[in-house]
Amino acid sequence: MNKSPLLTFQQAKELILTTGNAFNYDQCKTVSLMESIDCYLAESIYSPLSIPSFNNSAMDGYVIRQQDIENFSTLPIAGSIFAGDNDEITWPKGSCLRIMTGAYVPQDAYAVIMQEKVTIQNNCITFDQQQIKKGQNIRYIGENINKGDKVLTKGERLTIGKLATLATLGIEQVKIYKPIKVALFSTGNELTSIGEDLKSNNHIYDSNRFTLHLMLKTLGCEVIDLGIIKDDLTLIKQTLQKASEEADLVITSGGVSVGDADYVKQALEQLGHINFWKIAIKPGKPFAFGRLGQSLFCGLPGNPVSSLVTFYQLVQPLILTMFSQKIAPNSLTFKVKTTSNLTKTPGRLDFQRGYLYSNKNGELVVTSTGQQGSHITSSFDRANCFILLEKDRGDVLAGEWVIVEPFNKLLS
Ligand SMILES: Nc1nc2c(c(=O)[nH]1)N[C@H]1C(S)=C(S)[C@@H](COP(=O)(O)OP(=O)(O)OC[C@H]3O[C@@H](n4cnc5c(N)ncnc54)[C@H](O)[C@@H]3O)O[C@H]1N2
Ligand code: MOO
Repeated sequence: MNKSPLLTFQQAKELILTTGNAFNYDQCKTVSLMESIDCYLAESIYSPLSIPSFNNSAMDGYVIRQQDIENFSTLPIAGSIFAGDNDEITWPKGSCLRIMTGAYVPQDAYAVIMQEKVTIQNNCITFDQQQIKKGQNIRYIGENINKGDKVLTKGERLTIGKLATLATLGIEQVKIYKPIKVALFSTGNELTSIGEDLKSNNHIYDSNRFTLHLMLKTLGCEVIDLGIIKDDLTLIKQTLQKASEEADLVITSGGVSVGDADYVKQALEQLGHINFWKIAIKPGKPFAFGRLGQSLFCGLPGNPVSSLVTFYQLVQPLILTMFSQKIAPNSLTFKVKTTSNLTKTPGRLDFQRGYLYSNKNGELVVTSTGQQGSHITSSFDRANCFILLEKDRGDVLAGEWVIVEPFNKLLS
């Protein structure tokens, strides 16, 4: 019997992050900003401009000088400045200027008074001197971003918010990573591809390959789908060999446990190198991580929930670090009370599926999505978070505190 020790989840994740960080993926291309949504930046971006690039007005109103408001509470309007105006306007002492939102603010301006705060009579404004503060309603140069500031870091995924900043800077093209190539196949004599008739009463649909393919695409990978491979050591080795020649990362589903037809670990041992094989987590105890030539390798367990959870918790951070993203070792979690009893056997860290919501008192609470077996895929249907139950913990009663990790956009 194999007695290899189980790694803790943190140990496994740290090893994965270190390996991903060291991968040095360098396949890049330059694309327009419009095409770059959801891609990973292949270079850090430093601002070519200060934003705002000139002092400008935040309001439609009147721009005034300090000495004028110390002496008068009524000022004549000497002219107007519109957004986009370039010419330095003549601004006599003892007057104000009408100014529009976004228009440049003259050098010696003290503040802009919004138009709702003044009364106008005979082309003069009257205002309350006490209410005016230095710099009020003026947006100063560099208040948002200074020229030369690092605005985005290599590896960041380009979201609409980040692209909005780049557009503000007038940047039209960015260098991004080309998709990482991931070869994917399922192992199992019992599997039929979705869309085909089940080959026998004892066959099941290869749902894992579909789910894994979809998650890989969502993470921005190019998927080389190698289909279903029978439980045969030679066939599995041949396919692994081919996969590692074509891909940066090879992912398999099934056949990583200790059954007589579980050949994936054996094949990896013969062709490459195993970093670790078993983790003290539930679901997902058998999870093989290693190398196949120049490619990295993840052997996911066949049970559908185990495959999905290990992809989310371990393969996802691996891929992000391969794209140079900086990943914190700890996920975003917080503590809430559970409204349901949770069954838990000490020995492994559980990633149960839960539904996080605000109760009628406005407190965040979590409830279980029901049965938590590794084959109960419906436990994901209503879930919006993982409930993390510590390794040595036993059963949990309703009302106790538990740690939750809300799903990121891969699962929500
Ligand atoms: N004696 C032991 N048996 C098992 C152990 C153990 O420690 N000792 N671990 C169990 C755990 S935990 C898991 S998880 C599974 C993982 O096993 P494998 O990775 O070898 O997966 P298979 O045996 O191939 O399949 C498990 C299960 O999942 C179904 N399956 C497989 N592939 C797919 C697919 N592509 N789509 C949908 N469903 C799939 C398969 O039919 C099995 O029912 O091992 C336990 N056993
Ligand atoms: O690790 Mo298995 O995934 O417990 O079913």
